[in-house]
Amino acid sequence: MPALASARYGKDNVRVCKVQRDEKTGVQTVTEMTVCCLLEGKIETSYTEADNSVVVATDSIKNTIYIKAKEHPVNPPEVYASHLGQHFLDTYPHITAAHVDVVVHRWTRMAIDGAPHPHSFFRDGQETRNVEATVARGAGIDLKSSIAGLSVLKSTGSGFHGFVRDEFTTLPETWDRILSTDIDCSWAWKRFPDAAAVQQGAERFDKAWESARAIIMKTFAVDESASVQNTMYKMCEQILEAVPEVDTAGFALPNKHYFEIDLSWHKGIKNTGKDAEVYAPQSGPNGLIKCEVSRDVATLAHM
Ligand SMILES: O=c1[nH]c(=O)c2[nH]c(=O)[nH]c2[nH]1
Repeated sequence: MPALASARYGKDNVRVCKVQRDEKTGVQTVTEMTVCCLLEGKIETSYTEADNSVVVATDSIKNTIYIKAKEHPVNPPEVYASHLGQHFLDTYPHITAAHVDVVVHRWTRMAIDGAPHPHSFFRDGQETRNVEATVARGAGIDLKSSIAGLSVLKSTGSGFHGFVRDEFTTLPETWDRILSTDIDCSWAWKRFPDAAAVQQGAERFDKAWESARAIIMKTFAVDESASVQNTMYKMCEQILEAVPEVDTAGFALPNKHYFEIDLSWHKGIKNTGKDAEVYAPQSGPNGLIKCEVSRDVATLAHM
């Protein structure tokens, strides 16, 4: 006899743009987000018995995303996501959890003739600032903040040697290679009791994002990288140190390979090892290296 083992539903890919206008200075601020909001609760009968009386329509969920963006600040996204999720628990007794994912896209203020422009912006990369909020009845609010899509590359200061060599190995050891990845770094906050607690001291979220971003950039640049694994671990250690209210920090990093090209077939040109200048960027396959670092050791979870 089949039984519903798990169920959640809602609206995905809700695009929202909020313009905040400072009437005194004339300076405007733009926040563009993509929101996903999924609900859980006593909704089984909508699946098993065609009972729509338990369904808050996904269209209404979309409307609520807009209304809450109007009623509350959307910055930092952690606060907006918490208010939005909390709303569904406060309003519908049969809803037991709301899962809100917010992706904030970059609109960076233009500098015109050396001065910040009051209402013009440009997209300076695919990097996003994200939050995943889980608001659960009786369990408070769990927040995971992240940076994604920040593409970085260093042209030296990275090697990879000493790895397993056996009959499956063709990769040569290297003491100098290009290292490139798209940063996906997340940090999970200690649980908050409710949306008011998230709101109180909300500056913590921008500070953590700024610290994490600075640590990632600096460590990527200055570390004499032995491997993606070791460099990401060093970043996690520093993020945990910089942000005491965070329980875990983690990464999922593609290793975007840049292969050396042997051009010796053409007039004996030297283009490998210390003579390498022209490389072939690979679109795939790529390595994918993940980790999560917590404050006190526990068991290594298999991800
Ligand atoms: O930093 C790296 N870690 C690996 O696990 C790995 N494997 C590989 O082929 N190249 C690399 N580089």
